[in-house]
Amino acid sequence: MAALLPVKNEPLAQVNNATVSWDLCYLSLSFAEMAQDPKSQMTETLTNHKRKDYLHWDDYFMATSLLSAKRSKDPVTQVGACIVDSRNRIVAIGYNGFPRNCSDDVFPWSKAKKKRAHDFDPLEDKKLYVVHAEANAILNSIGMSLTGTRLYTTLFPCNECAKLIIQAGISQVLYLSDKYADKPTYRASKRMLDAVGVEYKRHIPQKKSIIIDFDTYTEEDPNASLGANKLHLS
Ligand SMILES: Nc1ccn([C@H]2C[C@H](O)[C@@H](COP(=O)(O)O)O2)c(=O)n1
Repeated sequence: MAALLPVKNEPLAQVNNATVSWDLCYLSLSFAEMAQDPKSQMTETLTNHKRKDYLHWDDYFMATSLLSAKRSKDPVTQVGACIVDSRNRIVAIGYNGFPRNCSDDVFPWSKAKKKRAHDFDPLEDKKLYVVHAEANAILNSIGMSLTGTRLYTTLFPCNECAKLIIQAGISQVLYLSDKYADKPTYRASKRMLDAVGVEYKRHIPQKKSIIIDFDTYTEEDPNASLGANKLHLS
């Protein structure tokens, strides 16, 4: 059984008739596959050749971003980002959330109500507090140079993140969804990226779905029922 996390009905992106959504059914990475589950290599012939359905780099990094987005507590939009160097090494990952030690249970996850509403409070708006996924990824890179790197993000970067992307020297942005494209902040973002020549393109997934199924992995393991604290050490 796959580990299903909260499902958001609205698709994240509609690409080549393939729906990329928050539903883990669509982002299902098989850990068994990654561990080269013997069941998936039924014959000698199969095991003698490299696997054909391995993840291609761009799908791998975008799936990593989607997995990271699953960490987000934002009830409306969960975003994940992943920064990769020219040797295809992941150098940083991030998702949208409040700054360290600003409690997820205290700060607001909603947007402030309309100004004319009697209970309007401008301070009760998540946008004042959330660190965007892209910004968190850049900050998580622990000071290493990001010059010439690629940033994979599940949602097109806003203007504030575009500034950081440019200043960090990131040269390419790959994204899945551009659902806020018409908003001034996103138009300003493109204006800046265009002005300085940071390339951006929508990622078209090669795989429709990737399954994460913890059970498949543990079912193969006769010691799975043993807790971590009961490991046999020799
Ligand atoms: N490129 C982006 C755009 C947005 N975010 C974050 C900021 C919020 O937590 C959420 C958007 O919420 P909504 O306006 O859809 O209710 O996504 C980000 O991290 N990166």
